[in-house]
Amino acid sequence: MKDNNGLFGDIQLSKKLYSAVAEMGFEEPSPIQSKTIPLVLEGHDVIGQAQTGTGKTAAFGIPIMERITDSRQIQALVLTPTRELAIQVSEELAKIGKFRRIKTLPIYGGQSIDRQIRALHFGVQVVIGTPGRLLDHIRRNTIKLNSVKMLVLDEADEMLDMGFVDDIEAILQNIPAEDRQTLLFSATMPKPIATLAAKYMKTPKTVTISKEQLTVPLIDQIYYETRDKLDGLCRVLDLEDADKLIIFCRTKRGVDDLVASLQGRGFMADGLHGDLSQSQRDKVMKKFRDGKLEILIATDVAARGLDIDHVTHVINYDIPQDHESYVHRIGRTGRAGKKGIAITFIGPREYRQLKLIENLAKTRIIRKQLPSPADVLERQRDLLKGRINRMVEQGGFSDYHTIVSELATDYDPLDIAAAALKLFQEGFKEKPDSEDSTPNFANTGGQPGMVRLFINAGKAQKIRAEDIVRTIASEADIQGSRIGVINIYEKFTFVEVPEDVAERVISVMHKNTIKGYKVNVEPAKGR
Ligand SMILES: Nc1ncnc2c1ncn2[C@@H]1O[C@H](COP(=O)(O)OP(=O)(O)OP(=O)(O)O)[C@@H](O)[C@H]1O
Repeated sequence: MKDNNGLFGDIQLSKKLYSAVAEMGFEEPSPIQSKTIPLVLEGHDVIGQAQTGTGKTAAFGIPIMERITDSRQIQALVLTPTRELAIQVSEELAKIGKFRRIKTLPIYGGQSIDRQIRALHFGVQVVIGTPGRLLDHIRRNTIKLNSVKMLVLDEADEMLDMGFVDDIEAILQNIPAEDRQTLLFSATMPKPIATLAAKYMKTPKTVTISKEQLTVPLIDQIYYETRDKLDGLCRVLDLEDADKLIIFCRTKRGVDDLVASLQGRGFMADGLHGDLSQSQRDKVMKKFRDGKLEILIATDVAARGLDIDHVTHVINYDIPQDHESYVHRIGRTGRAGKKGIAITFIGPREYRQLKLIENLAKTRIIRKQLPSPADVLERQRDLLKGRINRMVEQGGFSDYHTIVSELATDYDPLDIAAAALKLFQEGFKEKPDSEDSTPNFANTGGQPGMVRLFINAGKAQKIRAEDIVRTIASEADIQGSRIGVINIYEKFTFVEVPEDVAERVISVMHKNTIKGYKVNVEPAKGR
């Protein structure tokens, strides 16, 4: 950010606000901020619409923190549809108001109300809350809203939807209307909502950043049509080079089932939905934000507003109910100018619904073919090559030179490298020397077009791993003559089958939630 006494783009900020946004790494205001912050600072009511991840929180947060006085009364109230969003917005506003020492407080269900009462008693200037718990405090008379001058409806179209509108009106009755400044923000603003909003506002200024397209252009949007979504999802997860992924299901039960299926396949996944206790929700969100969880599986409770770093993929395991939900769900990736990938799975009868979403969201969703086992194999090899490239660039493996140079007196370095790679891939385990540790294939000649399925049955015993393979082989209708079951290590079992058969084996395996196994595909080798 240029050091020129408080200018944030063309917006003149106080020194303290300027220092705060500089500390947050904001160089220039985003389009929605450039257009709405001056209007809010002048005292106008504003309806702001801009794509997901483009800084709407700071668009209202900066002017709020600029206009709040030091008196310890609640002067601004921000309403959000979910608890996680209340917490997140409270933290972002606290950063913006840091040098002004403004006190913000999230108020939401599931957290001890006594703790909130104590904090309110201590004195805060900005409250960010979900309507239900706020109404609890109003009924108990443990919150005073008579000094509120600024009211924000974040995710406004959701807040004014029939589920919330009565609660919103009940809250509004406790805020003096004459000098109340009302701000509405969302990435989607259906016409009926904008009309309804006018009822609560005084000649609002409307700022729309994204008329032509509701979704972020930096998000690659694709879809797969399949009858077996779990099989398709597992292949995509095996193939994609993701950092963090959010997978959306339509129901809480769907979330729980998918969590079990993916955990059973060794993926680091966990679920988030409204039936979880608040402490469970907080724990899952913390693990996901801290990078200790790779896959968050959620209902639409996580669709709006959540701003989590490094979410590279959003996957609609169930197609969203409407285009607004689609826009918000995929908006969890591709934020603040970063790229993202949005994948939607549809069944044969959901094609028309997808096309409707595409038209209403004014976007394009490209059809793609699901990856085949050979694609998965190819991808795994590319990822392995990528990891080796990075390792060679980084260096730091000189300790291993001795081993290689000793081996190089007897073997070709190429063979040494290939053998080391194979051990790495197979999760090398110390094992007693056997006269011939290279596997000899029973019943297979390593014919071309064959692939090897490594079934890592986790902690299962050798016999268990073979059981798995034989069960699956019979379920996948593989005749004995075409399958080689060799035990390379205690926990690895090896199946060499024709490529087309591999496809059946993999889909059968993905259907069985056999605890803790993972399947890898390798090209077959001759004798
Ligand atoms: N001017 C800015 N420069 C750089 N980063 C910014 C700027 N304003 C906001 N950000 C960052 O961009 C990210 C997205 O901001 P925010 O969550 O407010 O988006 P949003 O428009 O509210 O998204 P959604 O519609 O999903 O709620 C946040 O990490 C925020 O800190």
